[in-house]
Amino acid sequence: MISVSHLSYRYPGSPEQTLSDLSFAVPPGRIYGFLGPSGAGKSTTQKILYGVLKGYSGGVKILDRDLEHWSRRVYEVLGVALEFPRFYERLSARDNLTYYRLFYSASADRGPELMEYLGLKKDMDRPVEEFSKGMKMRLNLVRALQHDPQVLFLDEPTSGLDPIHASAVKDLLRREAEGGKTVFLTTHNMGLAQDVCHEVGFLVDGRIAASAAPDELRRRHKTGLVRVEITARHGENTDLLSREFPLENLAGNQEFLGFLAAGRVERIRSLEPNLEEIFLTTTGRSLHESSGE
Ligand SMILES: Nc1ncnc2c1ncn2[C@@H]1O[C@H](COP(=O)(O)OP(=O)(O)OP(=O)(O)O)[C@@H](O)[C@H]1O
Repeated sequence: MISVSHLSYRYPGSPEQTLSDLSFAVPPGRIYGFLGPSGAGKSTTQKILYGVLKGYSGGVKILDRDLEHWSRRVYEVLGVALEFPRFYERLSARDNLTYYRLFYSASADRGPELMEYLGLKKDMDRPVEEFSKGMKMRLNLVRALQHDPQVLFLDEPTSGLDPIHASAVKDLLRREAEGGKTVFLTTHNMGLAQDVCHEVGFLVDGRIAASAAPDELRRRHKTGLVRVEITARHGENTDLLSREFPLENLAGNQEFLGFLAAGRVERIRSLEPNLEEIFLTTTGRSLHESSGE
């Protein structure tokens, strides 16, 4: 469980608040995605939550205990995977994992199981300097999870992965959540958020502009329109025609029925905005800009 109430933070010397009055909770078994453009404050929030940035105001609880009341033992229950992992490059993956496991008193060793799950079993004894970026990203996840922590902080966990390995990572995250883990991830990747997050928070300029389940956000922003595409013959030529109609009373809409009869129906789909479009509508900002642009 992660619980954040009225969290605010300003970097020393900075003229503006970096984070303003953030409140949210992530119960066990849930994946919360923090989405926002570059500079919005995602990494700053994560650094506070996993205890490396102090001097914030407001409350942060990890597993029902105030972060300020935790000793360094908090790291026993946290797993952190940053976007640009560093390893001992000349050592093998196995030796890296063994070394990092020495920091924890937990007897759990999920390293071999996770290496196999993420397709790295055969690379266990290769030096990490021979790993591709995607392999390092997967090894990074193994390192974060090998001591079987209850709470996971992940930064862009599918960055640099091909679709097959990205899918394996998404399956792993779902599986960890189903097993009771609390997962907090930051990303610009709307596909990842849509696929794995139970709830997303839109962060802009250090404030949460909206927070809800992705499907709930899509329902709230649905257009109520259906787009129909037909191909119709025009003498020698075939034209692709597309029109939009209100979903309401569709079956009694004579224009809609006439359009269907005017050619061969190629596609009918309801127009629901994707998370990226909802982010833009809700915040007036693109996820791919930098803060302040
Ligand atoms: N050590 C620091 N000292 C002063 N300001 C900082 C520091 N680190 C970050 N900032 C500022 O705080 C704001 C939030 O930065 P942060 O790294 O949390 O954004 P982010 O959403 O994680 O961005 P990205 O997606 O690019 O990682 C930015 O304006 C950044 O310039």
